[in-house]
Amino acid sequence: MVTGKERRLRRLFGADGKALLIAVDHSLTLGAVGGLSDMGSVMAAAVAGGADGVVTHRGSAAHHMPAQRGTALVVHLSGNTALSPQPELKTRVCDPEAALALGADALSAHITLGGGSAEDRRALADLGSLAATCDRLGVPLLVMTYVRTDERDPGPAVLHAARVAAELGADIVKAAHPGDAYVAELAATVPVPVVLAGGQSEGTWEAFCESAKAAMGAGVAGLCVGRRMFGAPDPVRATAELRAVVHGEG
Ligand SMILES: O=C[C@H](O)COP(=O)(O)O
Repeated sequence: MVTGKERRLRRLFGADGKALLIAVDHSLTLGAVGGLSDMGSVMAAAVAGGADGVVTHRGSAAHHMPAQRGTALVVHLSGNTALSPQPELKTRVCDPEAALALGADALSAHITLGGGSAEDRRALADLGSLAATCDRLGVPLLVMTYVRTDERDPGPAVLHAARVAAELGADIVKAAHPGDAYVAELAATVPVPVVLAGGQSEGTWEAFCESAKAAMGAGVAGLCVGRRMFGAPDPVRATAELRAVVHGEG
C-alpha cells in the first residue's frame, strides 16, 4: 500500500530522493520587494529552471503558480509581516483544507524557537496540532525552523530546532545553514529529509553553490531557496544551476 503522504512526497523529491524547492513566501513578510514585484515571472522561472517544488502562500498559489506537471506546490500556512514588532513570530494564516483545495502537494509551516516562553509554547502546540491534521489528510508537512539565540555559535540551536520539528511530526525539515562543522550532524540526527535555506545574498554565487554542493555531500536532501533565486539577475539560470547542484547533474 502507498500512503497519501508517500505518494505526495514522490511528487516533491526526485528519484534520487533530493529536492530543489524555491521559496517565495517573502512577499507576505516584506511586501512585493526584491524581485517579487512580478510573482508570475518568478514562479514561471522556477518551473522553467526545473525546480522540484515551489513554496508559497495561498494567494500567490492561486493567482500565479502554473499548473505544471513535475513542479510540486507547497502551500505555506504561516505568516506575519515586517509591520509587526516581532515579524519572526508567525501565526497560522491558511487552513490545510484551503491549501489542499488549491492543489497543494505538501503543506509548510514556520516555527521560531527562543521567541519567549508563551510564544514557544504556542508554536509547539500549533505544530503538534498541524502535524496531526497532516497525518489525517495524508499530506506531507514541511517545517521551516528558526531560532532566536544570543549564542555566538548558533549551530547547536539550529540542530536542536530541526530535531524538534521532526519530533513533532515534520516530514521535511528546513533549517538555516548551521555552519560547515554541523551540516553532517544535522543530516544524521534529523530522521526526515533536511533542506537548507539559501539565506541572504551575501558572498558570491559561486561560493554559495560550492557551499550547497558540500552540504549535499554531507547528507542534506536538498535546498529551499528564496532570495538567492528571485534576487538573481537570471532566475531561470539560477534555478537550473541549483538544480544541478542538488541532483548532481552536469
Ligand atoms: O521561506 C524562506 C525560505 O525557505 C528561505 O528563503 P531564503 O533562501 O531567502 O533564506
